[in-house]
Amino acid sequence: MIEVKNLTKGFGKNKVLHDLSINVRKASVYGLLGPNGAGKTTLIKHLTGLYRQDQGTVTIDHKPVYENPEVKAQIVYIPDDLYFFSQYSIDETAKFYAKIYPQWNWNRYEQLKQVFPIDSKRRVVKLSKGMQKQVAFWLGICAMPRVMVLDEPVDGLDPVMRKKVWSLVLQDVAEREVTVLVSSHNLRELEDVCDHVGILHNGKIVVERELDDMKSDIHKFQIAFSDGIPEGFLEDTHILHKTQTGSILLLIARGDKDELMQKVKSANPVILDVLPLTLEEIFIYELGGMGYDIQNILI
Ligand SMILES: Nc1ncnc2c1ncn2[C@@H]1O[C@H](COP(=O)(O)OP(=O)(O)OP(=O)(O)O)[C@@H](O)[C@H]1O
Repeated sequence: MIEVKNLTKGFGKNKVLHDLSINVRKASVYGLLGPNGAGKTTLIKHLTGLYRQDQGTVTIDHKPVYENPEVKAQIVYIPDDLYFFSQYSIDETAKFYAKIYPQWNWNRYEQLKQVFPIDSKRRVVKLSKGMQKQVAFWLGICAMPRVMVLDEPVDGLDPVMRKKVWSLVLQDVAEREVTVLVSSHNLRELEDVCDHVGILHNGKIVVERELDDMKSDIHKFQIAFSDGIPEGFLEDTHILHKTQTGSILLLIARGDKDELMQKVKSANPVILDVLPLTLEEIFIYELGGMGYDIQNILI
């Protein structure tokens, strides 16, 4: 659906994206994570046709995005820094959207007044930051896009509104097969909504994973033995992290959970617990293993 191949982009001498490739499947949610200055917004501006790449290709359904009004009319982009016409009310902005987006849906616009409790006669720029964000989603969802590109989408929204907005977006993913790319610093937020996550660092994707795969492939165990750790314990296992506090051994290992359990059990531990792993922990251990300075990548 969204395909970026070998994308390279620089501003003057500053190379921002280096030979970057990602593939976002139709009707899925792809989370783009990365520290400040990694290149997330620059990548997003290629996906929405605002920037022309120096090298590589950026396509949606195999059609180039740049200078392609037909493709752009299927994309809704909700940037971090919203822009609205200064004199327009919400209703007037909606009329403007209706002209740009061929699939605009007025019924939906009326229905969503139940979700977004803002007087549609008010001028958008006079609303609070969070209310403007609500308006961006309200209008964006009524545009009936095939692709949504969201930059720090729920920044400024209160927790109740965050849930409402995500539920509307995910409903469109499920029912209308909308494809979503969302950029965020917040891994916790992405964990609940994404199918895939890619980490961008210094203009490169350093890790890209399907979340279900990641969770089924890495496991955390708390183990204790009555007479210390046996010689050669889990020698042939891919251990990502190991700490010992007193007699308790905390292990994070990669592999099939049942096989790992079998191996641990065969050493006769007196304590064996499987502990839940957050996505943040998984990324930290994965990236740590790849030699990246984690603290600078994840927030
Ligand atoms: N129009 C521009 N002209 C020159 N340099 C730019 C331009 N846009 C971005 N850059 C540079 O590209 C790099 C990546 O910026 P970008 O905004 O893509 O990062 P980001 O990952 O979105 O960061 P943040 O999380 O802070 O929003 C930065 O070094 C930035 O200074």
